[in-house]
Amino acid sequence: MSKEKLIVALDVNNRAEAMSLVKELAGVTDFFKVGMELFYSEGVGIVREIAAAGAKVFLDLKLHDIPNTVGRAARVLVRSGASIINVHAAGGGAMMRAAGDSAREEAAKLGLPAPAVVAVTVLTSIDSNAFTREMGYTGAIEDRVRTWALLARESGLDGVVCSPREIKMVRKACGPDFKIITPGIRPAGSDLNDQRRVMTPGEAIKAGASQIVIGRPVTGAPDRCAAAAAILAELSGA
Ligand SMILES: O=c1ccn([C@@H]2O[C@H](COP(=O)(O)O)[C@@H](O)[C@H]2O)c(=O)[nH]1
Repeated sequence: MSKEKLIVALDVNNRAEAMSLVKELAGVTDFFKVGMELFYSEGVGIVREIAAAGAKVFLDLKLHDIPNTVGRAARVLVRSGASIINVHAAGGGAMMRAAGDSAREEAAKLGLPAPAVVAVTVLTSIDSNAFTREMGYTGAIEDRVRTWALLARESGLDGVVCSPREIKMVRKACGPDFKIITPGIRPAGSDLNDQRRVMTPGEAIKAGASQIVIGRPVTGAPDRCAAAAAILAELSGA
């Protein structure tokens, strides 16, 4: 099982902690997620530093704005060296197309590898109660995820971020080459924290996830290397 199936979320607010995690986990995994907390604190330098250390970065900034703004931001993010960037599917087809087209154009212009551009569908922290009563959506979460996944594919994006519960459905709707990246992963018996639509690492890979994202169950473990290694072992057995 490829080490790249596991992406560890570096949800910390400073360079020293982030790089210490990257070094500590180097033998186990070499794919890390930089989210808003670390990026807003350290800027693009941290993405470049992780890449320079030989690891890959999923830059999880969830862009969501008008197409022109998102397209221009995507161009800038190409220069960070991130392997994956993302937008919110709720921004619509034109916005997703602007992100994907701009990232590819900019990468070609600069002679850099183009990052995969994926769309976040319904956040894994949302349950059906919040989805309908608080957010006002009608219908099931699964239907919304399917609609947005198909729109992302039509808009030229490489894949989606969704909960593991929707993996099988998205795989069937969008085909074998579409990237399905799933947070909301919890090893059996671990704390859900604020996650609501979850599965275990093995279940998610068995269902057809391209990659899984895990933060606190690894970064909050007493032995972080052992926690990550146990997850990879579970993936190999799935
Ligand atoms: O729907 C989503 C989209 C992104 N995330 C991010 O993934 C990690 C999960 O961390 P855990 O500690 O394993 O819960 C976190 O960085 C989120 O920002 C998500 O959870 N759900």
